[in-house]
Amino acid sequence: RSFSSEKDIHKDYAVPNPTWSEDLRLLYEQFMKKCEDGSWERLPSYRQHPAGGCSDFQARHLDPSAMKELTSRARLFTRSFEDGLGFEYVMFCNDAEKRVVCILQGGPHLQGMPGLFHGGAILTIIDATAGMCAKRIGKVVLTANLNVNFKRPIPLCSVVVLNAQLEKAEGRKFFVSCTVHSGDGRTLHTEAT
Ligand SMILES: CCCCCCCC/C=C\CCCCCCCC(=O)SCCNC(=O)CCNC(=O)[C@H](O)C(C)(C)COP(=O)(O)OP(=O)(O)OC[C@H]1O[C@@H](n2cnc3c(N)ncnc32)[C@H](O)[C@@H]1OP(=O)(O)O
Repeated sequence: RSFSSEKDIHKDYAVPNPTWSEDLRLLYEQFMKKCEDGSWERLPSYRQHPAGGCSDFQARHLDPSAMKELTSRARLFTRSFEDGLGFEYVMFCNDAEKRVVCILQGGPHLQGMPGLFHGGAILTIIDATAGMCAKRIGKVVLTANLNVNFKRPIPLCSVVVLNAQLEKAEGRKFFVSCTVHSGDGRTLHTEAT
């Protein structure tokens, strides 16, 4: 099966699939409930950026001849795994509170130390969540600086909740904090700015 078929390009991956654990499903349902009054919104997620989404940006940073070939093969890092093996996640935003929440189940191909989530994979999803929080306000955003404290290891295949919060905006700079808690909220695994 061709991976980049039309169907895959338009598919929204931020919905339950059979690889989801009961814990992830329950969290998803909780947040979908919060979406009912319009205060929260589920953010759809695709493997490729919609065409033209950041064409100005690409034009500035990519060689035009390489661009077409590159962008047709390009895939969002966090959506480049088979179902259940990598990042299974959904983001929700609350624009009034300038917050983005990400519910995540980290699959077996994200292993670092045996049985644990890879630190770089944790950073990746923190970057994506905090980046999305900034992007709700800015248009095109890039990460200039990312600080992280790894407080407690994250067991592989467990479910965690990321909370990104815009702390302040200074001209074109956005300062975002982000925490990673266990699904039950009892353990603070990681905190970042
Ligand atoms: C990973 C998964 C992604 C999932 C995505 C989901 C898709 C959904 C779609 C969309 C969601 C968006 C989610 C995006 C999340 C991912 C973002 C990334 O990972 S981006 C890749 C890594 N980052 C770079 O490659 C930037 C490389 N750096 C640069 O390009 C430049 O340094 C840049 C643009 C950041 C700034 O450069 P200048 O030339 O525009 O401006 P100057 O004057 O240097 O800085 C402006 C201000 O910022 C401060 N600044 C610059 N660097 C700083 C730093 N390291 N720390 C603190 N402040 C810094 C400076 O002091 C200055 O402040 P003063 O205006 O004077 O107050």
